[in-house]
Amino acid sequence: MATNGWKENVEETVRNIPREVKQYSFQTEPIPRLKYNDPEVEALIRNERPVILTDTDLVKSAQHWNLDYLYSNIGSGKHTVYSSFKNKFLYYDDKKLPNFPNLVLQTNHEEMTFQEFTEKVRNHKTGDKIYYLQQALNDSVGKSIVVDFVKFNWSWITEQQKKYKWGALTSNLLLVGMDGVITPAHYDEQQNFFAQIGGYKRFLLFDPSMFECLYPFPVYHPHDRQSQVDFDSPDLRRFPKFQDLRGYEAIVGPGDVLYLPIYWWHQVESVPNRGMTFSVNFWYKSGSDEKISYPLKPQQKVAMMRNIEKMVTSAINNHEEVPHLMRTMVLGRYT
Ligand SMILES: O=C(O)C(=O)C[C@H](CCCc1ccccc1)C(=O)O
Ligand SMILES: [Zn+2]
Repeated sequence: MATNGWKENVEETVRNIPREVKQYSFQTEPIPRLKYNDPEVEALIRNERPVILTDTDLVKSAQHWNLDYLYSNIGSGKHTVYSSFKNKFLYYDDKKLPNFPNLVLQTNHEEMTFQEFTEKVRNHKTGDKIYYLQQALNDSVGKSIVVDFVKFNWSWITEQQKKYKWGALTSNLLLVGMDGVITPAHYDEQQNFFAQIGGYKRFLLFDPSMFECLYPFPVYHPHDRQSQVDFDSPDLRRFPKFQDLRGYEAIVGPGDVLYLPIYWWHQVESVPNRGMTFSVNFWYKSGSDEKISYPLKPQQKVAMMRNIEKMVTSAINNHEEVPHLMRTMVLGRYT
């Protein structure tokens, strides 16, 4: 089990890990890693470009979080735990499942106490399901966790929220993953400061303009916002533009905070053989753009395409008719 203190040399480890992680078919460039008060940081965040910030102390009050500490202090409440026989945890929206009764899900989720989760992790043997706890932090947790949470560096992150005119903080997702869990490529519709508390995670990031190379599921699909492409064996007949994909990459370790801009695609891998990972993300609604400027940014085009898909789906009132209507509208006409 990798220790998750701030004591170990994170810089050294994140420099050496790249050799240990899976190589894919696409090229990546490094995500900049800067001290939180580096003069370059403001321009990167203002331009919605990803950056890893060190020394923010954002979640320093949680640096002692590990399985034992949470087992003893998080309380007896239930938490959402995803399980999978493989290492990929493709997220799905429960509310859209009724549209797809035959959809085969790679993962399913169940509610269990942290103690039950810990037992499953501790008794895990090769070939067993692996588990990934993903639970929004709320007031049902034990009071020492509340104390740690209250001691997060709220003055710094609230200063960022104001400086960049972001909307409200919507949630903090506590993520406790077993060795090697992978969250496949997807985008979120919120600004995100992703804080790493314990263990190491590899991030693959892709600019919103890579939408056409990543072929997301339709908006009405349970896997909305997730890429249809299997990065380990891409079907280039169905997804030819995947060959044009280019991305960014970085490893985050204990104490690191990744600014993950809204609409940026990302895949998250708990680095194999380095123990469990503990993270907390900070999701913010984006600010309401004062004025539209032209040409539109890729993010704005993604938002527009989502609105068109939603409007067509609700107007035609049957998601099975949407593909035909879309093809009729585009094929042979907008080519
Ligand atoms: O913080 C983020 O945005 C991440 O993607 C972190 C990711 C888990 C997120 C799970 C998830 C995926 C899609 C929709 C809602 C929740 C990880 O760290 O494995
Ligand atoms: Zn995400």
